Formats: sequence, C-alpha cells, structure tokens
Amino acid sequence: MSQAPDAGGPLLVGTRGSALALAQSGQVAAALAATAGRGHELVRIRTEGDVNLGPLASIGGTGVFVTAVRDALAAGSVDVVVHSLKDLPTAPAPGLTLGAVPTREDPRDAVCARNGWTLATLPRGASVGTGSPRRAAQLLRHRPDLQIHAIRGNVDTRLGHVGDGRLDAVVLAAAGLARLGRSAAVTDLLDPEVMLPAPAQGALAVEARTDAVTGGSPSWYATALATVDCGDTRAAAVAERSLLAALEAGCTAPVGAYATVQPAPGSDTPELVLTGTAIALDGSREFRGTVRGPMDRAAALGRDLAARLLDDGAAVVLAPPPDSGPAGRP
Ligand SMILES: NCc1[nH]cc(CCC(=O)O)c1CC(=O)O
Repeated sequence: MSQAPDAGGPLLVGTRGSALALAQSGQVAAALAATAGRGHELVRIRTEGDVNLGPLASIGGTGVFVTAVRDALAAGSVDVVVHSLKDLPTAPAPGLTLGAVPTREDPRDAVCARNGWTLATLPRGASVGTGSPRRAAQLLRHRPDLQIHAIRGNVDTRLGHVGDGRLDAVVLAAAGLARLGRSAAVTDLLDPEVMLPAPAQGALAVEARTDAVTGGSPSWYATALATVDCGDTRAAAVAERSLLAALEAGCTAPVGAYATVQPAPGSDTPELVLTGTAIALDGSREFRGTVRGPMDRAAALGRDLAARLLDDGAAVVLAPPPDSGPAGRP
C-alpha cells in the first residue's frame, strides 16, 4: 500500500453518504479523474455521525463524521477521500495528508427565512434554528431578541423546519446550499463582518495517503491532486484552522475566522488578511482581531491572532460549560 494507486482502474473516492457529501465528492472526483484521464467511482462510507443523531457534543464532536472515512483511506480501500474542510479535526492524521484544497465556494452563512425576511427584518422574537454555537452567538450579538432553537440533521431536514412553519428561519452555509442546488431558499447572505464563518467553511479537503503522494516517482496521482489544488484557498484555510487549533477550541466553541488574499498595501505582492472572533454563547462579549502577513506564514498568522485574542482575555468565552461533553463542532 505504499505507492500511488495503479494506473488503469477507476479512481476510488471515499465519501460520506449524505446528499451534500455525495454532491461535493462527485464534483471533486470528476475533476480529479479527468486530469488523470480515467474513470471514477464514489464509495459511500457510513459514519457514527450519520447513524447517531444525538447532540454532536455528546457523541464525540465532529470527528464522528471523519473517522470511518479516514480508516477506509488508510486501509487502502479507496484512493482519496473528500470532506468538508471545516469538519476535519485540526489535529493531523498519521499517514494521511491534505492532498488538495480545491477553490473555495461562497464562505458565507445564509439566512433562509419565511416571508423573505433578512437578519435585519426578522420580526422581534423570531425563532431561528441552528445547532452551531458560533452562529447562535453571532446572531444574538446583532439580534439579542431572537429565540435560538438547537437543530441538527441534513440540509433538507433543516430547511424543512422553515418550510412547515415550525421556525421562522434557519442559518446554513451558503456553500452547502449551492452544492445541493438549494440556493433559492436563501433570503439573506451574511457578510463576514456580521457573521464570521467557521474556519474553512465553503472549502473542501481531498485527503490522500502520504506515502502515495510522496513515495516513488512523481505519480499521476500526485499530479492530479496538484491540478485541483488552489493555493489561495489552501493558505486561507490553513490560517483559519491554525487560529482554531491555537485557541484549543473544538468546533462546538463559538469561534469564527475568515481569511482572504489581497495585495499588500502599496505593493502588488499578495498577502493574507485573517479576521477571527471568539464570542460568548449569548453574544454578550466578543474578542475579535485582524492580522495580515505573507502567504507562506499562513499557519503562523493563525497562531499570532490566537495569541492576541487570548492576551485580550478570550479564554473566558472559550471555556466549555461545566457539564458539556467532549469538544466537537457543527
Ligand atoms: N456542519 C455540517 C456542514 N459541513 C459542511 C457544510 C456546508 C458546506 C461547507 O461549509 O463547506 C455543512 C452544513 C452547514 O454548515 O450548513
């Protein structure tokens, strides 16, 4: 199992079986297979997170969506796996590597409301569904009157809460809605100034076995991965995820981050601009900052911003409540 997969057979792409996972894996698999001049096959892998619909925090955090998929890759039953990068734990997986980060979709969060309401026009006390502490905290920061309802489930289930009138609105990632062809449900795209996305929201991760990318002669496999990789997206995602890791915050922590690549002031050289926030669950306190620096310092920028936020006292909003389960994240 120590080289690139054989040339010849179809590229085997491992994925979760949800509609969103299949849609995004299918798109990446087609691009990878096309550059490699071969066919592809999606291999669905059932994970604990798909089977057990309890609150994520109590079933082991986001890792629950990832473990079984990674196991299939490590065992060699598939050639690559595709994840939503925001669902990938920040800790590296032994023997696996981030083979490619394709160009990011819209990173913003989207309000999907009845009556075309926006965040600003939702009636006083409106009911809004989200299972994400990050979204809840930022919603309450702008609209302390809103009633937040914890919901989970796939994108269609969540939209269904609005469709049948149980809730006035739900907040979902614009990228997921777009990949499922459900963008028509969006009534307000939230500017990152208003709601900072989850680190790496809207980006995909193509994971590969490290030895298959680096081992032996430069393979068709490494070439295909390099072809679908987007350097700007990768750098932004690395900066955002490094902030999250350095805050030692799991994804149930209310942490938002967004990095863009922009020309450095007074020059043409591109640089990364990273904004991050750590916010109290009720929106009452926020620690927010922005750093900028060279693209090749992406990980260091995330750590720098984390150090600054912690210096400002962000630990008070990151401490998990006493009776919560292990850190995880939606
Ligand atoms: N938490 C689940 C999840 N993981 C990735 C996406 C959407 C796509 C993305 O962010 O890349 C979603 C749904 C959502 O947050 O609305």
